[in-house]
Formats: sequence, C-alpha cells, structure tokens
Amino acid sequence: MLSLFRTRCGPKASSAFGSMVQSSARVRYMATVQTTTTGRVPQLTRPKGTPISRERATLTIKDGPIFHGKSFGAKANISGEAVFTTSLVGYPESMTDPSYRGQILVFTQPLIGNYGVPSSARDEHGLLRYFESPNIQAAGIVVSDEAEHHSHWTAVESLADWCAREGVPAISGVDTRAIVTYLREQGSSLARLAIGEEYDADEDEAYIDPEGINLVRRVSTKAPFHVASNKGDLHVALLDCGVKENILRSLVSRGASVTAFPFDYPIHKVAHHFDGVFISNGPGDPTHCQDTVYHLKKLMDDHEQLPIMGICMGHQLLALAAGAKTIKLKYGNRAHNIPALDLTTGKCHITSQNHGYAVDATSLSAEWKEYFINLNDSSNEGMIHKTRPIFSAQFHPEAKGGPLDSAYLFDAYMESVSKYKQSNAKFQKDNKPSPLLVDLLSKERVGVHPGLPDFHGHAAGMVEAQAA
Ligand SMILES: NC(=O)CC[C@H](N)C(=O)O
Repeated sequence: MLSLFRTRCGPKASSAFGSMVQSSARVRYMATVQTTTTGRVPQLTRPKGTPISRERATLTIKDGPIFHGKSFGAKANISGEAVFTTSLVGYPESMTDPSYRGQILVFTQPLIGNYGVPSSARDEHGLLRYFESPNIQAAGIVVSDEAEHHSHWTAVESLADWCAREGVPAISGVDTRAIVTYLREQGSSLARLAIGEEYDADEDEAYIDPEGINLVRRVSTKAPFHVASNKGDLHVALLDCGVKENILRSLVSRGASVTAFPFDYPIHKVAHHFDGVFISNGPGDPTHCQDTVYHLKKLMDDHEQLPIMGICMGHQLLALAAGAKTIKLKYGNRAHNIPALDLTTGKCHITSQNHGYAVDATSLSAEWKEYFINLNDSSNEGMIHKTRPIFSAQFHPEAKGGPLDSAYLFDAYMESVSKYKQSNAKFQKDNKPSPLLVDLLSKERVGVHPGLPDFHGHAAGMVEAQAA
C-alpha cells in the first residue's frame, strides 16, 4: 500500500553521520530522473519499522533543488508529492490524516516534535482520541528543527521513535523556508527522501506520482464497519474515502450512529435504511473515483429528500456527481487558519484545510449555489443545493484541534437528518441500526494498515484477503 512510495535503503547506505548537518541546497541542472514508466515494480507493503536513523538524509525535488539534512525517522527511501502545511500545532493529527497518503509533508512551523506523540487511546465511542487514523499516512516528513526532547502529559514516545516504528523517514536541519518558496513558485512537485546514501542520479529510483494512483482505494475500509452512538438514535451511512476519526466523532457525539462503507459501495442501493448519507475526506485526485461519482449521482436521483453532507474529498465527489468539474490547485491549501466566507450569511470563518484539488465553481449547475469562498485565493469552499438538504464543504469543520468556527455545519446536517427521520416515522419507518447489524460489523476500519497489500475493490479485497 503506502509502500508504493517507499523502498528500503540500499546496502550502500552510510551510517557514519554523527554531527548535525547544516541545511544546504543546490540546484541540480542536469540530473537524469526516471519517470514512473520504467516498469519498476514497486513493493506492495511499506517497509517495517527500523531503529531511528541519525544518518545523513537528502530531500531531492524532481527537476529542482536538493536539500541535505539529518535523518531522525526510519531508514527507508520514499518518493511522493511534496506539499507544505503552515499549521502551528497538530502534527500527530496531520500525519495520521489519510488525506496525506502518498505525500511528503513539509512543516513550516520550525520546531516540530516538542510535545511528543500521544498514545492510541480510544474514547467513549471507541474512536482514537489523538490520531485521525491508526497509522502515519504521510510518506515522509520534513522539518527545520526536530525537538530532541519532548514534554507533554499525553506523550508516550518521541516523534523520532514514532516515525522509526512506523517505517516513515523524516529529515530535519533543512531550510523549510527555501523548500516552501520553491513549492509556491513551481507548484507542488514530486520529491524523494533518501536516508544514508549520497544522492546518485545514476541510481535514482523512479519518482512515483501519486496523482496517477487511486489513493482512496488504499485508505478506504475494505468492509463496512459501525460506530455506535449512545447519544441518540439517528443512523447515518458514511462513504469512507479515508475518513478522519474526528468526522466519525463529530457525528456520533451528536447522536448519529455511523455505518461506514467502502468508497465504491453502491450506496444508492442501501440508502433507504439510513437517515442521511455522509461522504468523507480522502487523498488524491477525486476523478479516480468514477464508481463513487456514479453511485452518488444515482443516490441524488433516487432519494429526493435524503440529507447528504460531504467534506473535502466528499465535497469534490459530490460536485462531480452533480455534473461540476474539479481542478488541481498550484500548491494547495494546507493550514489551520484559512478564512472562508459563508455566502449565505456574510460571515467569515477561520477554517482548517488540507487539499490539492478544488471544485470549479463556474461549473456548478443551476440547482446549486456556491456556499463558501476562500478569502485568500477565491477558490471554492463549498456548495449547497437550492431546494434539497444537500451541502458540502472543502474545508474541515471537524478540525482537531480546531478551529471550531464551522462546526455548526454538523449541527445543520444533524438537524436535517433528524427532520428526515421524523418524516419517515409518519410511515412507520425506523432506520435505527439493528442489533444484529451492530453485532456483526467490525467496530473499526477493515484492512487498511499501510503494511497490508493493496487489494482491489471491497468485495474482491475481502476474498483475496481471506485466500492469502
Ligand atoms: N482532505 C481531503 O479530503 C483532500 C481532498 C483531495 N484529496 C485533495 O487533495 O484535494
């Protein structure tokens, strides 16, 4: 799975690199870089954990500069799309966000790791208290300054321990300002993170371009799972494109039990058993998910009054199903402080974001209105149906730890879900989860550990998994 972006360091890896390396960058003018069409077969599983590597590390941007620094994570070489986040806090949440799958995450906040890494403790709903998914999803991380000493009451290990244990390479001691300046000017770029060895263009591995891969397939549950709510008797179906734990928490803590389905599940065929449908966040290019788009189109055609909400990838997929188009942004929006204007109220909300694609608002059909707009770059931030209880947001109203300005969108969704339930009650119809269903289904996502092979499709995946 994640391994498509990872290869183990070769035997030439040097281990003698004791002293702190000052950041240095030089532009590589003539490097020969292979593309992904070389026929090289990537590993199916990502490297396992290694001891912390403190060797030399090199971040090479394809057709761009090379940055030398020091490794503080796993001894593994990876490639992926280099993106940057300007968030000041929340590195455990960001690194475990499935929407970062396949990406090399550059933090602009200079000191990362100072409050360590919390545990995999679960809350009253059985959801991960401190992470957005069970594992690190980013392919690798890049920081200016790694905090070698951490201090926080929730910490159980250091950032270096965590990265090494999860098999994720990490580099520090590089000038992240220069990297971000390059990415802002050139747009997000492919990059490689190599641990130990000197950069050698002749031995260069292919740069794997996550844009060509259906990343949602890798992070979506391979079979339905159920998260029960003890706060109410609503029941929502969620299409899991790589759902963040705090989206699940935002629903169950407001009284909706959630049955989550694989991203390509024909949701329109089971929607009558639910009080609402929700489409989650997820990694990569939404146009890879054509089955999902078709199912969502059928869902909207067949279920007039059904409340539907989507976040980020969910917004993009819903827009595609409504006949709109998506575009790739130059370098995306990844931060916890982006202003979005609610066009229905005229209020500005500070939002958390993590996306590289956006909906082209000019392609929305007459049944839809633009809901939110980004006040920095004027990109689309949401859409709302003019007459039906359907809306979606590009930003993250569930953001953990905040900002919580836009959490009211969950309240609005729950209101339409409970209205829909009441109108169904008139026809003696109750969609409460049956005890049998609750007993049978897994309580957490199925088959998505980054170390597991990548199976194709939810049904085929289960069969292959059992046969393996
Ligand atoms: N956080 C998300 O859901 C990201 C959506 C999509 N993968 C993008 O980059 O635009």
